Amino acid sequence: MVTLKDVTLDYGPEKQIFNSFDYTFDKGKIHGIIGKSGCGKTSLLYLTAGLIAPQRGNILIGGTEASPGRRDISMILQDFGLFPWKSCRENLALGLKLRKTDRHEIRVKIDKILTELDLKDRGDSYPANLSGGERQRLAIGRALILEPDLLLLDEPFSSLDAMTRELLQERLLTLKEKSGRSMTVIHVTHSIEEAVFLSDTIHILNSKGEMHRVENNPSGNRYRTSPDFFEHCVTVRRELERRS
Ligand SMILES: Nc1ncnc2c1ncn2[C@@H]1O[C@H](COP(=O)(O)OP(=O)(O)OP(=O)(O)O)[C@@H](O)[C@H]1O
Repeated sequence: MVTLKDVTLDYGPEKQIFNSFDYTFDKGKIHGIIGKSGCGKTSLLYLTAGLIAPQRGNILIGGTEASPGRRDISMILQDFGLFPWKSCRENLALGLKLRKTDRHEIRVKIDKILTELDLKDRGDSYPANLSGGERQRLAIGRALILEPDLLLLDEPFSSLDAMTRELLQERLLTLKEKSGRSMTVIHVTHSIEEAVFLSDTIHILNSKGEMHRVENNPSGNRYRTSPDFFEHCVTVRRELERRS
């Protein structure tokens, strides 16, 4: 569970993002955050990752304070944060090496995640030689290989074409299911369809730092073409217009 308690964040007197903000993200669920550009979605992710500190208040993850080097959190930034001078395998190994994981175990985990992400024959390639979709999959792999309790994604698929985007959304759902663990995912997106397809709960943030929750009922890969899906998209669009 991620809990924000009495959080105040501003970037100077003219730019208040949150004022005594209280909020909870339930454990084990996929949460989608949407809202107008500049309302503070990325700031909320950064607060949760401990990358920025609020002027007041606390952010608790599983009961303990958010801080930058936490092992139970992985975050994928908008630019993916891959190391261009390292191969796919080396990019995947990095976090595990820092955790002093046994070499054999590292190899096994890398082989598994490369297979799961359809990157089996790209292990020795460098990020510059990958397509946008492959790079994004590698970034997801690098985050998931660490088996985080909390995965934070900032517009993970925004730069991809529609089909690749949909494939990766489906892949993310499959990996979340396969992980068999109660991983919590919080993702920021500008796409209502993406939020509805992926999220158990959609959170609409407005420019006054208020959040409104819309419960959703995603039902896997077939959901996208069901009447329910379109209905939910319309509901969320209306709420977004009303709440922004
Ligand atoms: N370090 C900073 N210093 C000053 N202002 C900042 C800083 N970081 C963000 N802001 C401002 O705070 C507001 C919220 O930024 P944030 O990136 O959290 O919004 P967002 O909802 O993620 O936007 P977008 O949807 O466009 O990515 C914006 O107006 C932004 O310009």
